[in-house]
Amino acid sequence: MAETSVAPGLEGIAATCSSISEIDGQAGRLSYRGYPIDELVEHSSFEEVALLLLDGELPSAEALERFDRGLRSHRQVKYNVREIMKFMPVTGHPMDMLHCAVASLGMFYPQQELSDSERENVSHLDAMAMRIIARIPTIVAMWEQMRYGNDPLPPRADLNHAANFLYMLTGSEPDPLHARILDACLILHAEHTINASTFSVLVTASTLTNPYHVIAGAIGTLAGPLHGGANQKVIEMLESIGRVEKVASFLDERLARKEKIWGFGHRVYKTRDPRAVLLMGMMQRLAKAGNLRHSQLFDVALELERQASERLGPKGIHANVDFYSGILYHEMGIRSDLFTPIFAMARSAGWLAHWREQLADNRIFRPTQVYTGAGPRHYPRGPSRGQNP
Ligand SMILES: CC(=O)SCCNC(=O)CCNC(=O)[C@H](O)C(C)(C)COP(=O)(O)OP(=O)(O)OC[C@H]1O[C@@H](n2cnc3c(N)ncnc32)[C@H](O)[C@@H]1OP(=O)(O)O
Ligand SMILES: O=C([O-])CC(=O)C(=O)O
Repeated sequence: MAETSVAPGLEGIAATCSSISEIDGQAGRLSYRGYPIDELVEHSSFEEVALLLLDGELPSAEALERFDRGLRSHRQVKYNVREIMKFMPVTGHPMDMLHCAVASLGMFYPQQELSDSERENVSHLDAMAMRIIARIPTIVAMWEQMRYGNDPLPPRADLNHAANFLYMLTGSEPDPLHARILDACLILHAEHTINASTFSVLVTASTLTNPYHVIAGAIGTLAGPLHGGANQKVIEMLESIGRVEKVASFLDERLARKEKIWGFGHRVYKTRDPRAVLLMGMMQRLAKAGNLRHSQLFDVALELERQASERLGPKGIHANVDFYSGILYHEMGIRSDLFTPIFAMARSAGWLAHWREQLADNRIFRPTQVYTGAGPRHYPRGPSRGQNP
């Protein structure tokens, strides 16, 4: 019998072909549909990038206007979803809430399976994707209001995706600079080839189940601290360090215990994650404008990155996207347990692009295993076993 080998964590194994994004992990480069992310951050918007990811090309002005209008008109969630959320414990993590709420959407738009004709109907798939991208921010912001005993705020159709989210979250029209920074963060988090949550999208999608299951599964996968959940861990770590002078001893102790530094390391990047560079630049711009409320925390982050890179850099371990994103959200007054839900808001665009790509050339995922259990044996019989009641 041919021997089957196992690649732990599937490192280096290509699970699919994709034309959505590309990473050069040695050079620290990332592009969506061929466009470098720094250019997209500078010149585009989350709405345009979402459509680029879904359709493959930058949209015409009319197509973007149509998509944007569609997103704005799909922001409201059904009253019954809110009723379901009322029964969720306010102490629960917002990622758990989001997982349940997104899965529940499937009950209001029944679509247990996708028929052949539906899979070929691009506008049908577009409508489902738009509904999900539009509603995730509403659900997150609703939860923030509801868990503190407030009535959720209705979305504002005159604000773009990022600004409307900040408005629903806080109840006041956001500082335009904050809205622009959030828009840039959403672009940077929108897609990243076959990471763990996107792989879960492929697996779930390949069964032809509905997209709400697909996205709920991805949300659950993103929540883990080795993946999207690391952004919350980073801010908790920085707060626990507290002062620049304590960085060295923190690193000594943590590395001696062989514990990981949150927001460091990546399976693909062996240099600084290009998104970390851009996010750090945004913090520096805020600092230069004299707009930083938490400059001490930013100083701790800069010093931690400097010292950790000195020690871990030779092993190819550098800051990743989760290292600076949380400090930016913190600066905007956003609570730390919402950082990963914001990641999910952005990544929903990439997930749905992969969902559509998978459906266009689908085969169910069904890998194999190397069995390491017991050999054939018989069920023992005796006075205390093997007696069917
Ligand atoms: C959006 C995202 O998902 S980005 C990643 C967010 N996650 C984090 O920031 C959590 C911290 N980082 C990590 O846990 C890892 O670097 C991961 C999960 C991102 C990548 O994991 P893998 O590619 O499987 O690398 P793995 O965990 O095997 O690490 C390889 C080596 O680097 C070390 N290493 C990896 N990351 C770190 C880190 N953050 N701090 C210290 N050491 C690290 C490991 O201890 C291991 O060392 P060893 O060879 O001496 O045993
Ligand atoms: O690519 C990965 O392994 C993790 C991820 O999603 C990201 O970095 O955005």
